[in-house]
Amino acid sequence: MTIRFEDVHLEHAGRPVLRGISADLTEHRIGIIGENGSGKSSLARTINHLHAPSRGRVVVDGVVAAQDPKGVRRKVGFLFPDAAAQIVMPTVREDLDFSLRGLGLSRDERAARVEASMAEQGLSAHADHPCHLLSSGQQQQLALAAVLLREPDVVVADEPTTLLDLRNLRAARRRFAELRQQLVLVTHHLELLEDVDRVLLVADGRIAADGEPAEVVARYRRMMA
Ligand SMILES: Nc1ncnc2c1ncn2[C@@H]1O[C@H](COP(=O)(O)OP(=O)(O)OP(=O)(O)O)[C@@H](O)[C@H]1O
Repeated sequence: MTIRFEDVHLEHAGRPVLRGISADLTEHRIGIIGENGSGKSSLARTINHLHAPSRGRVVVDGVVAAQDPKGVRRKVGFLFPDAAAQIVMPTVREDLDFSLRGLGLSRDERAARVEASMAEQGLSAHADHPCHLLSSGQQQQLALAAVLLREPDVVVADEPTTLLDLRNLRAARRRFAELRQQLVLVTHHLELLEDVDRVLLVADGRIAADGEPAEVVARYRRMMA
């Protein structure tokens, strides 16, 4: 799977936020780092066209995001920083079922997939629990399960571990490391980058460094010193 940024520019409220990003992401796991406000989330959100570039384009596996946002969103699952904001139904089972709507599956087929997903993600014991009573770690697990149920080729995760304690951070790290999907991970948790193949450092809307995780992280540390 190739995620291609072709000279991507983006403005928020008339202010440039991305200033010409070009890169081909082909590795299994890619990290995106950079200081607050540098444009990481904005860049991640162009991948499934949550933000429309003002210039340039994003192409995912040959599909131009601006021309076929639905097609791109079938390929790309997106995890937001606050998992709770991504949960739309009252209970775990209902929320997972909801994520399968619109795919043309029968009720029985949906139920079977939801049961399998809950078993796989260790959520079965919480099937009928109100989602808002789940811990942040469980909500993050649920949000990921909902995304994976739609069988995307790519998972874009925007600071998915921000709210997690150390134990849940480790569990999330394991889940991300085991993903068969291509992963684009925006994070301030630098230890998560030990598991990735390539890191992009974003600074002021541009790619300031791109390459081996250890080298790019060292550059970032120097930049922030
Ligand atoms: N919807 C919006 N409207 C106006 N400005 C925005 C909007 N979203 C983001 N921005 C601005 O764009 C810039 C880049 O924001 P972005 O969220 O992409 O940065 P980030 O690198 O992900 O930051 P952080 O590490 O704090 O999450 C910031 O200056 C931010 O204030």
